[in-house]
Order: sequence, then structure tokens, then C-alpha cells
Amino acid sequence: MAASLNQAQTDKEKQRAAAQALRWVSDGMLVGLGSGSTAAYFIQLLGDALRAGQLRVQATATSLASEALARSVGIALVEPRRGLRFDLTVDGADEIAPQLALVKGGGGALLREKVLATASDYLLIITDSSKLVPQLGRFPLPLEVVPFALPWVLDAVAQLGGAPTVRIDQKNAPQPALSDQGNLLVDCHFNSIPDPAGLAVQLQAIPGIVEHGLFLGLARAAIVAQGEELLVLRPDVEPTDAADFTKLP
Ligand SMILES: O=C(CO)[C@H](O)[C@H](O)COP(=O)(O)O
Repeated sequence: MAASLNQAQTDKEKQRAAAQALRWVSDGMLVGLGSGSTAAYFIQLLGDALRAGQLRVQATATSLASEALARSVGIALVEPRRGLRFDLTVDGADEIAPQLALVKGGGGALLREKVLATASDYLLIITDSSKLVPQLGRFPLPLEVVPFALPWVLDAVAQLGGAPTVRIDQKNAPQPALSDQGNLLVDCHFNSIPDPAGLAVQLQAIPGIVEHGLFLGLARAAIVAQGEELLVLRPDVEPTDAADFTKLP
């Protein structure tokens, strides 16, 4: 695992991962745009490439913030519709464990992120090295929860050992943070998640949880910047130097 980095080093890694991801975008693709700071770097670079006439793509974003950024950099957006599938979705992550098991939703966009990941032929994750973990659970697992169901969801998650807390809107404390869909966000402090698939089944069975932040079996590859290295991680494949790839592996 990487030594801890300062903010400037982390930002540099995020930018390098995002720049590599741009090399995997082909002309004419329909692209899903992720959320968070690493995805924002990618959206900006994609906008640069479009304005320079190097690429033509259309996109859909996983959050209102990413949608606004995409518009501002000149990316043509398509609305959700039946039959719509994405060639590639590029998104960040809060944790990456072996086999590309992920925790996502630190930015509260987990529902739309999972919708687009599932509607994509290729989910590519881009992160700095701090996101690599041997096991999921150190980062609090986010849930999107229907407000009416909150008390019972908190009881049920506490019984699973998740030590749930309702996320606060930092700009409007002590008001709770709301997702783009107007739902509440609950962060679950499991500390370690030895059986992510089993936990996902248990969470899906709790009424009122609209979505959880475990992304299992969805990512096809992750580009992880680690200092000067750029690694491509894939399930069941040894990490590879990103320089070996100029298109989707
Ligand atoms: O899941 C997410 C948002 O819901 C983000 O992808 C995740 O929080 C990573 O963010 P960042 O790139 O800022 O580290």
C-alpha cells in the first residue's frame, strides 16, 4: 500500500490517472461521466479534447455537479432513455480492493453511479494510490436512504455492525445532506468488510435502502496512479503498466 501523500501529491496522481483514461476514449463513444474530484479532472480533459476537435463523444453524468461541469466544458449530454448503453464510464472510487471490489459514494452520487456503471459495457475506475486497500471497510460505506424509512434503516444497519451515521450537509449544518434524488445519505462504519457480497445481499434486503456503495463485479479496469507509476488493475490479471495500453484492454 502507498505511503500517505500530501494533497498536492494526491491531486497530481488523480490528474495522471484521468489523463491516462482519456487515451482510452475513442471517437464516437457514448461515455458515462463519474463524480468526485478525479472524475472532474477527466471531464475537464475530455472537454479540452472535444474543443480541440480531437474527439467527438456524447455523455451522461452521474451527478448534477458533473453534469454542470460537463456542460461548462462543452460536452454534449444525452438524457436517460430506454436502450441507452454506454461504451465506457469513467468514475472515481473511495476504496479499491482485490478483484476491483469497490466502495463508492463518498460524494453522495452512488445511486446514479451504479445506474450508469450497470448500463455501461466498460466501467473504468480512476484513482490516486490512497484508494488501494487490502480489504474494504475502512472508508465508511455510504447508503442512499428514503427519508421515511430512516429510523428502521438505522436500526437494521446497526444490527449488522455498521455503526450508521446520517451524513450532514457541511455547508448547512446540522441539516442532513441530500442526494440529487432528495434522499438521505447514511455512512456505515464497518471498519472491515470481509464478505462484501454477503453484506450487499443483507443491505439489499432492508426496505428503504435505495442503493449501497458496494460496487462488486462491475469495474472492468482501474487506472491507479502511484507516484510516477501508472498501473492498470483488472480482475484476475497481474497489475500492468498503463503505458502498455493505448485503448481499452
Ligand atoms: O463515489 C464517488 C462519488 O459518489 C467518487 O467517485 C469518490 O468519492 C471518489 O472521489 P474523489 O475522486 O474526489 O476522491
